[in-house]
Amino acid sequence: MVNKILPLAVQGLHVRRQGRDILGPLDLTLDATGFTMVIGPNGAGKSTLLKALHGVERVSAGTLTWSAPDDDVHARQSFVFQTPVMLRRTVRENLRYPLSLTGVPKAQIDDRIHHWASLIGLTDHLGQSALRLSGGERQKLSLARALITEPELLFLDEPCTNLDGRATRDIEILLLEAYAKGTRIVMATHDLGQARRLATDALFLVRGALRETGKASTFFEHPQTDELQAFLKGEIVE
Ligand SMILES: Nc1ncnc2c1ncn2[C@@H]1O[C@H](COP(=O)(O)OP(=O)(O)OP(=O)(O)O)[C@@H](O)[C@H]1O
Repeated sequence: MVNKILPLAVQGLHVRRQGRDILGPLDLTLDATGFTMVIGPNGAGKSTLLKALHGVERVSAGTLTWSAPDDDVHARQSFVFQTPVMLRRTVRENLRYPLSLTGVPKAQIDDRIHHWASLIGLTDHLGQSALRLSGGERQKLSLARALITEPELLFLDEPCTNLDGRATRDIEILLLEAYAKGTRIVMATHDLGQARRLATDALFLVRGALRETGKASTFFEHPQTDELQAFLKGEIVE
């Protein structure tokens, strides 16, 4: 896949709520390729950063300069939330919905639905209400809905928080496959093991500030700041 909406240059991104600085001001660049993990303590601003980049968080200041026109930018990225939001319809209709929004040719729709249902092990559940799925199945469906349109960029906000080891592993496999096919991934996690397993590079946020960034090997093995060293050791950083 050739990514066209990236790189993204972020300058002076700042989110204030109720007189409090929640995020930034910060600068960063999202390169065209990579699997970026966003880590940091509770309330550091990880979700806010992802949502601001995705364009669903009101920002107080700053500019996001994408490499393509706005319409393409919105159509070419997806977001997976911590708690999956399902349509009150069948698994099939949940998979069909994003395809209907992005103008995928009708002839391809059924093939794509079956392909993704098979990848997430839900072929036998296509006619079943999505609301009857288990937590792990819902999150896999949520991920399939995000990937079925073949986005260039995928954001995920703690997608495995409520899942057991098996469902987490299934999700990680799907993510690594998407990454291998060229999808750019930016994901927040609380799970340092997961961050180490998946990251090509990482961002460390504390109190809304970007404290450290780098390639995974340096970031995890040779952290530069005292705060990241402490955080990686499992110490409490606030
Ligand atoms: N709409 C809002 N109004 C006021 N404060 C908010 C709002 N949204 C988020 N916050 C605060 O902003 C800070 C950053 O929140 P955010 O959810 O981005 O952090 P996080 O790093 O994702 O946290 P967690 O790891 O707990 O999910 C928190 O202190 C949160 O309480």
